[in-house]
Amino acid sequence: MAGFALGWSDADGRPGNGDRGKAVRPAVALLSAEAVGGTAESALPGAVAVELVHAFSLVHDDIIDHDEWRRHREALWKAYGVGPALLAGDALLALAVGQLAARPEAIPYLSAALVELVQGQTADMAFESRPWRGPDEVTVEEYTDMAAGKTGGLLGAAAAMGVALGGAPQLADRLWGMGRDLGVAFQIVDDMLGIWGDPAVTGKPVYSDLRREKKTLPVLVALAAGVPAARELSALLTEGDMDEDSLRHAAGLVEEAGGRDAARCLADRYMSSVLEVLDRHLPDAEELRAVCDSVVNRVH
Ligand SMILES: CC(C)=CCC/C(C)=C/CC/C(C)=C/COP(=O)(O)OP(=O)(O)O
Repeated sequence: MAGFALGWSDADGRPGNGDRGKAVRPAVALLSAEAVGGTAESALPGAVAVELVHAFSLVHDDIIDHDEWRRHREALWKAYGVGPALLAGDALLALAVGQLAARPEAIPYLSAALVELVQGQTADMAFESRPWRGPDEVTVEEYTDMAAGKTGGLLGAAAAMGVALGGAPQLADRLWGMGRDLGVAFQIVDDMLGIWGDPAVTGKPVYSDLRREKKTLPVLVALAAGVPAARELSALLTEGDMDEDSLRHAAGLVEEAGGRDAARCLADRYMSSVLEVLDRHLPDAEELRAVCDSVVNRVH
């Protein structure tokens, strides 16, 4: 699949997330199949299924989080109402399952990914009502478990289905683990883009995670840093109800307390595990490697 390009620009070729998404998950599925000597076509049902489930999860997530913008456009619920958006999400899920009718051996991967997705999302939502600091604060380990489910489940399924449909089901477990690690790195970078990304490029507003008390990794590690900026950040967050200026100030404090660098470091550590698995099991998978690499080096 030489020259395969992710959807990194919109229909007019402008750089950015465009209105189509980056198609990382299907790319992982198709390239995983090719990496084991199969054809991209063999993994197509799996690739389409994971992207449809991803789309379903974004539609429902925007409803849950009241996020009004997605991919430079109004979120579906904002444009059409909550009821129609819920149902559209359900339809996307049904279409995903239908994709696997011709390859029923892939259904268990999709089903397991959905359970992980829902468990991760449930944990993420529960974290919002936990305090920023204190005995009940969210730990880095809890965060990485949540991210491995919420974001890693589908990436794991994409990679596992890719190798299984490509003819090497014996590698599926290894690749599933690789995908989960990739998901943690992906989610950490997502958290960083939510604070320091350019909304004109990401297609989403900045600071919405901070405003909603989402326990994102840069903030968690900044708060635990034990430096003056961390204490000031803790006081600001605990006070709550921040306006735009306080949110900008909080973002500066996260960076000053080392949250940005530490988040980057942890994302790189997870990427090293990803690359280790690829080196060991799929040493010639250069395009797959490049796609995985783009996950941590992206700006949208
Ligand atoms: C059950 C339920 C509602 C789960 C929600 C799970 C959820 C929304 C996880 C977030 C994953 C994530 C980083 C999305 C952005 O993907 P991306 O950057 O690949 O987006 P793109 O397709 O727009 O490029």
